[in-house]
Amino acid sequence: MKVAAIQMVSVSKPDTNIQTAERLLRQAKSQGAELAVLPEYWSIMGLRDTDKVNFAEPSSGGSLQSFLAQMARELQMTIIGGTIPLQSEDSQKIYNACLVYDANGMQIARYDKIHLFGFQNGEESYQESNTIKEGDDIVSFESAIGKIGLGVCYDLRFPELFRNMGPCSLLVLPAAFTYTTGQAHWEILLRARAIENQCYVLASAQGGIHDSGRRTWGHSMLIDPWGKVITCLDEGEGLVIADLDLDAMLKIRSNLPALKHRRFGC
Ligand SMILES: NC(=O)CC(=O)C(=O)O
Repeated sequence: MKVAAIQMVSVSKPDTNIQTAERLLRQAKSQGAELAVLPEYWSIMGLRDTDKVNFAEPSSGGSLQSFLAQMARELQMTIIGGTIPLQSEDSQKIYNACLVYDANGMQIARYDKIHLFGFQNGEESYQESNTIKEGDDIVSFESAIGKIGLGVCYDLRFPELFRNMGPCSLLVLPAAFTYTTGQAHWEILLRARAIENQCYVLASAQGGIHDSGRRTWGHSMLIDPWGKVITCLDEGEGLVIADLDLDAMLKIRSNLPALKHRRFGC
């Protein structure tokens, strides 16, 4: 299966971001992608956190959900819709939700970001819990290539989340790592999750300077189950696309059966 990760530098106008997402999804399709993932907050990343709340849709439907469903149906592609803001029971807070659509445009999974980012170093300060309500449920779904597990951005730092999914063929991570933390940790963490779970990791990122002044790290990439980076972007919009080789994954698991050697409770 050919998979693509789309990278964006989302601006403060959601309509412009939707046009960019559509263009890049069409490009992924034209290059043969059967599955594509958008980055975290692809429609609203350019806005300040407090303004993002105003763009939240009810989970029963909205224009972002219609867009994702229609693109999946028209392009006949599984679309992992990055994250979009969905309303929660608390009017001050939204879910940072990752919705998955199959090639018929049916929503087949929803994951709400569980771990909420907090960081301050004197120059930058982020506190996602001010405006985001955390999810509670670990989510994976079945596909033609086996189980696909979902995480969002900061979740990458919590290996137990992915371990608790059971063996997946592919972990998918829409993200918007900051420039500062991404430069230091992004690739190392992604490769660690691929190596310890002996599976592919597909990460789509925001990468550049946004209208809000925030700078993100980019470096969307696909990593194989041996921990090798197969393809990677730098900053700026674009996409990475590559084939998954499940036989190679099974060979790695057979040569080095670390998943079977786990000792639960130790
Ligand atoms: N932006 C995030 O959610 C996470 C991040 O930047 C980090 O973990 O570093």
